[in-house]
Amino acid sequence: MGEISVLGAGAFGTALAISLAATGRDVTLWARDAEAAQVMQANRENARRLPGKAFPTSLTATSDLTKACEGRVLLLAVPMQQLAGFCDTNKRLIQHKTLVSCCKGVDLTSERGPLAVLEDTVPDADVAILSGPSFAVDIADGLPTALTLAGRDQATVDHLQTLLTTANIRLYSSLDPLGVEFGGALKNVIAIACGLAIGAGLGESARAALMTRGFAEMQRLALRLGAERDTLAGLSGFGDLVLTCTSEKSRNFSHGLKLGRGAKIDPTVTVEGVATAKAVAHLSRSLEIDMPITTTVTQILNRDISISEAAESLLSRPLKRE
Ligand SMILES: NC(=O)C1=CN([C@@H]2O[C@H](COP(=O)(O)OP(=O)(O)OC[C@H]3O[C@@H](n4cnc5c(N)ncnc54)[C@H](O)[C@@H]3O)[C@@H](O)[C@H]2O)C=CC1
Ligand SMILES: O=C(CO)COP(=O)(O)O
Repeated sequence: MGEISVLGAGAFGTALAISLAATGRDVTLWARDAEAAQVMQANRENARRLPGKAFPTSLTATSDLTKACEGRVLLLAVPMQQLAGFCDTNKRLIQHKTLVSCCKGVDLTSERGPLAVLEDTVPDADVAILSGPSFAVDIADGLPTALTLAGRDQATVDHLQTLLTTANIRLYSSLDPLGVEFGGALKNVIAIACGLAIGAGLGESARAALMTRGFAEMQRLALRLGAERDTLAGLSGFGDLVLTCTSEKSRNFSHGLKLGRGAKIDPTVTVEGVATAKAVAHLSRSLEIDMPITTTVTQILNRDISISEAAESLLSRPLKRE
């Protein structure tokens, strides 16, 4: 087993493992399902989540978590709402390791981001977060991407920045993990809002307004929680907001788009913004922070209001300075 393992063989975990292994290093990709791991290892492909993207020879897929956790650096690529439970269940195996969260979301139970969840559940680990604009399929195709690697400890961040940079993933470092985790989480909710607007035929001008005013409310919450303004303006905030709100490759944007068009939703698709909207709407209420777009998305997802009622309500808010 090599130094790096990716835990969670979904689209993103698989793409990261492919890019890292393409550098020639041994990389382990752990899937919880034994049969899925065997088939991936034999066919050299994750046909379910990332079809047609061949595994480099130095990538090993396994369902043996003990073996996968022999690596010193573990990238956690499970859905956000599974992260706390996964870490808690497997604490013994992952403690004292360097854990890098690859999740984008806010935990519904604790209303905390992925780095805080790791710190709470595995206090003996070194922790960091990887976030920024990148579709799994782009990474797996070897297309250029730039992401942010953030942590609290300079030495850990420096080490991971070098270790996890690949031929097509350029990493910038940050010592503001809170800004990075909240940028990555909050943009998903705004992407749902943009999908809803486009799907319901409200137009591209409405999308630009939602992105800009959405960015304002992302900053309002993140800065109040202690994030730095520059981080929100960086890859993991503004950068990912732009990508996710403008591409049908985004599951969050597409989720909104489908709802806006009245189309059928596939419940098996990971759409992080749904639970995050709920968590953030609650958090913003308790902190008395005005987040009208996030709150409206939650109301639409709960079917409390229609999209036209939502548009009407956002447009008729009291006029204010930008
Ligand atoms: N797909 C993408 O382009 C990107 C995804 N991300 C983030 O990566 C995280 C994971 O997303 P994807 O890989 O895209 O999702 P996915 O839906 O493709 O895969 C999730 C994987 O996690 C596994 N899983 C679920 N619960 C688990 C548990 N309790 N224990 C172990 N494995 C479990 C599933 O079996 C599945 O293989 C999300 O937070 C997402 O926001 C970040 C950047 C890009
Ligand atoms: O985070 C992403 C791109 O940076 C992926 O977005 P989705 O989860 O909406 O597909």
